[in-house]
Amino acid sequence: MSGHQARKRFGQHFLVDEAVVESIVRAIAPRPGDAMVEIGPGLSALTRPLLQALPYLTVVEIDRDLGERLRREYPEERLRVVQADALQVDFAALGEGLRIVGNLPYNISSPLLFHLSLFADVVRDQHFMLQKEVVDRMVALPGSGDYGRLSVMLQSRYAMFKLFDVPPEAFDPPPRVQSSVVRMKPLGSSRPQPSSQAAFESVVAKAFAQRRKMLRRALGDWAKGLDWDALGIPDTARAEELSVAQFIALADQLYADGVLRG
Ligand SMILES: C[S@@+](CC[C@H](N)C(=O)[O-])C[C@H]1O[C@@H](n2cnc3c(N)ncnc32)[C@H](O)[C@@H]1O
Repeated sequence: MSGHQARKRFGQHFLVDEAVVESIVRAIAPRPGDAMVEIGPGLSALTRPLLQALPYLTVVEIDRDLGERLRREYPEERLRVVQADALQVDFAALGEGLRIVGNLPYNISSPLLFHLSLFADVVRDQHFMLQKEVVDRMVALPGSGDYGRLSVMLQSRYAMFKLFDVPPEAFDPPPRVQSSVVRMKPLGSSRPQPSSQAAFESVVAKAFAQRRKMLRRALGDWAKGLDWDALGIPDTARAEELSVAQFIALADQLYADGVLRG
């Protein structure tokens, strides 16, 4: 394949189905003037059509060989190649109103989504191809088996829309799993926000560490002085039944009571 041996450690599965590429680019709807950043351009399956619509594009690629290949292929006035681990990149330094896209390496999808959430203020939207199972967890609603820490943390920051599924045959080499494309739009400053982000993260993590248990047991000592009635949460509730707003109320109460620190 174009003389490049796919590297497993970088989660390299290259898109080869042109119809899927077209669907993704149509969903992104690139417009000249967009501050677009592609994570993991690989062999340019998305990069090429994006550059047909955009005068300028920034890409972040960890693989040195692929980075050099892209530099040879496109002039620097059109393509800025940041050869780096996306998990270490300061996306705020890349611009404002960013539109971030990518067929992401599945082995780092959750840490990458959490890293990107730090920069949501400078992001207009994100379109990603991810493992279908991860997208299902991202968009899951309370009460569903897929609802968990990833759903709550990301839904507190983004509106998310699952767009379509993509079969393994669309890639070379094919991954072992189904994939899906998701759109993420950061919520504005009027979104419900916890008093302390750290307290919110701690309570969500602890609640879902034992998701089948009743929350008052899963939270252990933290739950001792809680007034469940005042919170409007039944004291028999399990983590998977709580909405994002209820998790925020719970974290705020524990923070106000001094049980959790910021
Ligand atoms: C699933 S492939 C997709 C390649 C290409 N966009 C396509 O659709 O055919 C993932 C790409 O992300 C790159 N990559 C993996 N880990 C990365 C990281 N931590 N930071 C930046 N790029 C990474 C890989 O080298 C690879 O090019």
